[in-house]
Amino acid sequence: MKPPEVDRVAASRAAVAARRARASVKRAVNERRLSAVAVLDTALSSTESVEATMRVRDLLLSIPGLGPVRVDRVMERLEIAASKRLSGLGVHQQQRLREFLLKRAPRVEQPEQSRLVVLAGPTAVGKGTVSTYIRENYPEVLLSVSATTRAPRPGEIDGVSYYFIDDDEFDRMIAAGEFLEWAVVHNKSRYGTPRTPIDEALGAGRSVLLEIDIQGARQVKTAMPEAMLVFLLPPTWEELVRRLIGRGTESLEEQERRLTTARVELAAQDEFDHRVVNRDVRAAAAEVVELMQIQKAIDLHGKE
Ligand SMILES: Nc1nc2c(ncn2[C@@H]2O[C@H](COP(=O)(O)OP(=O)(O)O)[C@@H](O)[C@H]2O)c(=O)[nH]1
Ligand SMILES: Nc1ncnc2c1ncn2[C@@H]1O[C@H](COP(=O)(O)OP(=O)(O)O)[C@@H](O)[C@H]1O
Repeated sequence: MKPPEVDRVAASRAAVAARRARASVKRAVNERRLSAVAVLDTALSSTESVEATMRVRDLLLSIPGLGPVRVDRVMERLEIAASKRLSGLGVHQQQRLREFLLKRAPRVEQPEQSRLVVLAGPTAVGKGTVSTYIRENYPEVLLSVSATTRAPRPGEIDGVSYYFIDDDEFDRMIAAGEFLEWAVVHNKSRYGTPRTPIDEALGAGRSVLLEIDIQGARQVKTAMPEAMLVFLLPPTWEELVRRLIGRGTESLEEQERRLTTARVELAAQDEFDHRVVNRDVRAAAAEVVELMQIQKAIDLHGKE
């Protein structure tokens, strides 16, 4: 029998391969939708063109994944008659059709080239410890520094652990669109991921690790579907409670509040792409980095 780690790595590889296949299908659909927009533009700019005589229905049917039933429903929603040709569309119909084609098209990017990894999990599971280990031992990975309205704990350094800011500054950053995501965590303080350092690092081909809560992980997945979500698990519930109490940084009331959130968060683990059990910090960190490297190897292969 194979040891469980081998199975886990094989399962991770299979999951990455499946994601890559899905990304490739998505790209094909994306290309088809964008070329449908090009057909629409040609039809509208020249009534003499072949495109002008094309029916809207046929244009929509040319998009993979849109069968006759869905096309009819879409056309009803866009308020376009079944027999309508592209050249006969009114201004608002053109606008609605264009919006439909563009909005439904995933962004033009190569999902498998991104190396944005989100590490989430319940309080005190060891997210901070594992991320710090990665920052110190794998300098090629950028660990994003979040902004928060919570007060610093003893030993935390502004600009390294977090950017400790007040509510007014947090409001300003939201209004200026400076966060990739933000959330109120443990019903108390606000935490947010500054967008610019991440864009810059990804642009330069570096891997980026976000250590954020589950609400934030969901927001990142929506904004950047190519992000890989990793859920860090405690070996047992009792060990999680022991780590929280052992850390000794929260009052009893705060510990209770965090454990209540932790139960809800553990229930969300299936939404994640991978799960890593934090028995040993070094091994857990290596497993997260291994997941990035599997991703990286596939990226390189994909580029050939
Ligand atoms: N959404 C979001 N969550 C964050 C961010 N930064 C930290 N968090 C999460 O906020 C929670 C509270 O963090 P912290 O106050 O350091 O205490 P912890 O629960 O003991 O780790 C943790 O679940 C972090 O993962 C962020 O930028 N965005
Ligand atoms: N693998 C591990 N084994 C034992 N203790 C751990 C492990 N990982 C983290 N801890 C301890 O658990 C406590 C919570 O870890 P921390 O990184 O602060 O969690 P989180 O950031 O998830 O809230 C800390 O006291 C830390 O030293």
